[in-house]
Amino acid sequence: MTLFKQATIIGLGLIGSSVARALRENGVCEIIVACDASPECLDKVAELKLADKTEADLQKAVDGSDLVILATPVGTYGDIGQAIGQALDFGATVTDVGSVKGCVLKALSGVLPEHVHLIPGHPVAGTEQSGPEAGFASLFAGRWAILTPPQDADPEAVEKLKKMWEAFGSKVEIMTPEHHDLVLAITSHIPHLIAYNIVGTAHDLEGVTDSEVIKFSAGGFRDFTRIAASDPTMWRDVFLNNKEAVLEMLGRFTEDLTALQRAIRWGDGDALFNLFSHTREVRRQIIEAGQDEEAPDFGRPHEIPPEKQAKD
Ligand SMILES: NC(=O)C1=CN([C@@H]2O[C@H](COP(=O)(O)OP(=O)(O)OC[C@H]3O[C@@H](n4cnc5c(N)ncnc54)[C@H](O)[C@@H]3O)[C@@H](O)[C@H]2O)C=CC1
Ligand SMILES: O=C(O)C(=O)Cc1ccc(O)cc1
Repeated sequence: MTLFKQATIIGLGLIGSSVARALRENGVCEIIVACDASPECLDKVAELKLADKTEADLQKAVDGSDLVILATPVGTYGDIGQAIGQALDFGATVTDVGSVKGCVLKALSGVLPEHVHLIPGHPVAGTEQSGPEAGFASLFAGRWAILTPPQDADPEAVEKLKKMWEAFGSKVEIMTPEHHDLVLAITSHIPHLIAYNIVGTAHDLEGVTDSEVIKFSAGGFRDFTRIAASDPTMWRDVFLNNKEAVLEMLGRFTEDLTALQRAIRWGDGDALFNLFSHTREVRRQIIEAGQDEEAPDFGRPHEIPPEKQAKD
């Protein structure tokens, strides 16, 4: 289904390269232009034939495109917006895939011309890997893509973008950026923070060596190490740009952790048992909804190709 004539992707890492593959596999646009700050990345994109054209210059890259997709860490948006603003085609749609949404309008609405349609987006799908070789076309299949259009957004432009994500196999939900950032703070950002923290704590322990941590890693810690291997630049930008929601949720989390600490100290087995029973039920509901990648009985929303899976 051809929805766009020419799509420019800025940032051809895990997500940008997956978008390039999905655009081509689903015939969503006629021409794909790839732009990245890293020459090595653009060489790899050319070698893998992920785009029809690679272009290092941001202004040249967006020239003639009716769709521009930012797939770089969210902290780069202001500079990229400044650079491309005057070069954008009349009526082009500018979107992104960033994990935070409130910051997008703040960074871009002042620097993009009035005539473009700015419709932020976020595919809630990914892995801990980075770079153009890590991407795959089916990454978004069966996953949610969230759009956070401004109130005065052109409904036709929103609909076209929705159709693009649906062509990739995603389910689309529309919400405000504020709501997105609150929900994603607890479901994605804080889990990553906890993973970074626990792996960091284990590394810093006195009297327990790194090799013992590696040797005796049981399932739980091992899972945390996968998440804590996620891209440092991307996640630094997530926390710097979703500060309020993350701090708000972290406050709640800390209170609940203190309650657990108290239950352990005072031997309150009922409190522990009740919480653990409730959380087991949450897990059951996630599996029942077909949202779990590791639940073969319930079918996986998307298959991560074996060569793209974490090696452990
Ligand atoms: N990794 C994940 O699982 C997910 C990431 N996201 C979002 O997608 C975006 C990209 O993340 P990944 O693909 O994982 O990162 P990545 O690290 O794999 O790729 C980012 C690419 O952007 C390029 N880049 C960085 N600064 C640039 C600039 N100023 N101009 C041009 N290119 C630049 C880098 O050279 C790199 O090729 C981030 O905003 C992230 O929040 C969204 C969903 C999932
Ligand atoms: O690898 C994982 O477990 C992830 O959670 C991937 C991910 C990272 C960031 C997002 O905004 C969405 C998905």
